[in-house]
Amino acid sequence: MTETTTRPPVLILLGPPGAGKGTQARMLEERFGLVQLSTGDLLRAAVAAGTPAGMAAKAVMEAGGLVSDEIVLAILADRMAQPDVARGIILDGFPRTAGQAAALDGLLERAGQRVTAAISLEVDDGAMVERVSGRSTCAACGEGYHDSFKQPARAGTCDKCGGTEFKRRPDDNADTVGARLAAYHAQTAPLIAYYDGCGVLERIDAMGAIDEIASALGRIVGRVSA
Ligand SMILES: Nc1ncnc2c1ncn2[C@@H]1O[C@H](COP(=O)(O)OP(=O)(O)O)[C@@H](O)[C@H]1O
Repeated sequence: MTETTTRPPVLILLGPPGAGKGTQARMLEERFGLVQLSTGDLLRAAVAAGTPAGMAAKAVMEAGGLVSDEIVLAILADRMAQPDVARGIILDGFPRTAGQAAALDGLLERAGQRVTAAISLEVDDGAMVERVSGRSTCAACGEGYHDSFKQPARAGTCDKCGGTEFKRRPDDNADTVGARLAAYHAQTAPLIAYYDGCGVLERIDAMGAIDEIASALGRIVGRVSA
């Protein structure tokens, strides 16, 4: 008899700022019961809580640079030590450097796991500047981005909680987006070739409608976690 052990999937979403990683990760979380781990969210929480890591990260984030691997890895390792990650994870915004990718491989290997799939959300840089400069989150529930980039003049309500006030991330402005895109191309885009070499890369066109991208992603996740 062959013993089959199903391992919880470890999925990575790769893509520049504004590619929709957060939106799609939240949708996958709901649909597949996975846990979204966003280093951006973890860092923003550390900044808001005023922890030493948050205080060190704040200025770098506001300038659109990358926070040091040391800080990011410490924050991520803490989060990965929590029991809910046993359901399987979607990493959103991590890894972003070759050092982080190597550290993740080591962390997973010690837990008897490996990356199940790294999914590259492929988009145009020009559209990203527009999207990111126009997006905002609900001030009441803080949930996600309410696609305000699709309707920038909308004074509407939050589709999750009905809130009517929206706030913008301090790093979502045209000046900083350029720096974030440059950091992405210099340090993160090379990971696409790295995961291709590992045999786990999947690419999807992420310029279309949110639901179409979610369906394409859902098909990949269903296949790789079967
Ligand atoms: N893995 C990471 N390594 C280094 N810095 C990170 C990492 N994740 C997030 N950050 C910091 O947080 C900022 C916001 O990241 P994130 O929320 O993923 O947004 P986006 O993908 O839209 O840029 C980044 O510009 C960077 O300063």
